[in-house]
Amino acid sequence: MQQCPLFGWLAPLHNRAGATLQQLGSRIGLCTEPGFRAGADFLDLLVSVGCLAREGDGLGALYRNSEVANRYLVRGQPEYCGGILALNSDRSFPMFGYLPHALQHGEVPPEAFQRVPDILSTFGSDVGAAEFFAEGMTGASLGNFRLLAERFPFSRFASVGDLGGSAGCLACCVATRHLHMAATTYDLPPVHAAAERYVRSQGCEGRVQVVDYDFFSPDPVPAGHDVLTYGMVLHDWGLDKKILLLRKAYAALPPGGALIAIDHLVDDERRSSPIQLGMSLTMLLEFGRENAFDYSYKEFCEWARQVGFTSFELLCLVGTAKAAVAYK
Ligand SMILES: C[S@@+](CC[C@H](N)C(=O)[O-])C[C@H]1O[C@@H](n2cnc3c(N)ncnc32)[C@H](O)[C@@H]1O
Repeated sequence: MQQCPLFGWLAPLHNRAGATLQQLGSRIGLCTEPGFRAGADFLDLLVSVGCLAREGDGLGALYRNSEVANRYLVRGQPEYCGGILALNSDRSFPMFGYLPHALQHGEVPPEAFQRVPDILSTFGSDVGAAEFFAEGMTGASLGNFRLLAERFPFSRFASVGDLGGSAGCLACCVATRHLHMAATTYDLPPVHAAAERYVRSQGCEGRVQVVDYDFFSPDPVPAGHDVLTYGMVLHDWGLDKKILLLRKAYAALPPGGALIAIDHLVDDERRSSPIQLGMSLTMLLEFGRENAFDYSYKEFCEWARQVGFTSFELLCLVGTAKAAVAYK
């Protein structure tokens, strides 16, 4: 659960004119011994990708955050998305070492879960890990949920329930953009406190409710919403559970109600989806025995029709992310 302190330390609120390699080295623990060039290589790599700006050359050069870094990589900023990078670094990158085994044997080896804690225990029991995960998800999803709030016709609806809503990012985006909408974010108890904090930080207290709900429990999805959403949730599960989640949402919606699934949808022909299929393999590794996978819009429509939905729509979000909408 390491957060890189570099961008936070260089943030404008500290009023630093910039820092040399030597100063940054002692601050964030980079080796700066004479002749060891990797510290400078690392910082200049960050200059090359636009995360740092550098004034001058050589040992006297001053490094500052770029505008992009100040906006997205300083923890505590409203659009901070570094959480997903920390999550990838802690979980997805080490898990990818087990991909060859998973592809050869059809399962993730048990030792993988000694190295990286099983995601289901992260969701279900460990509050610290669940909150770290929630910060990562907010970083990954904020841009998508803002676009969803703009592009989906919420003006025709009254109430959204976001299932597996984590810190409440989707509910807050919709409630902020559409003042007439009631919004509830549902997730497991370990995320509850983080969600209450996030909702307060977005000024949405009183407008967004945080409710504990296990979507695999025998209890029906709470009624009263004419829009239900699964943000990056369906791809976490195998086919049977995907269909169960669709069925439960269908049962809870009124006629004319909408179910929205946000995921990185694979193209229907499966010929041009490197990011989405990489995501699918990540889900396989993260969810182990669940046999989780990403899917296409065509598959979504087939499954949704099977449980009773009658019409469908696709909205583009950020990059490869899409919102697949099914109407009851
Ligand atoms: C991949 S995250 C997506 C979070 C959020 N929707 C987003 O896109 O940023 C999956 C979420 O599902 C939640 N979850 C997992 N199992 C659940 C269950 N049985 N009932 C309710 N939520 C669950 C997790 O706690 C987690 O917040």
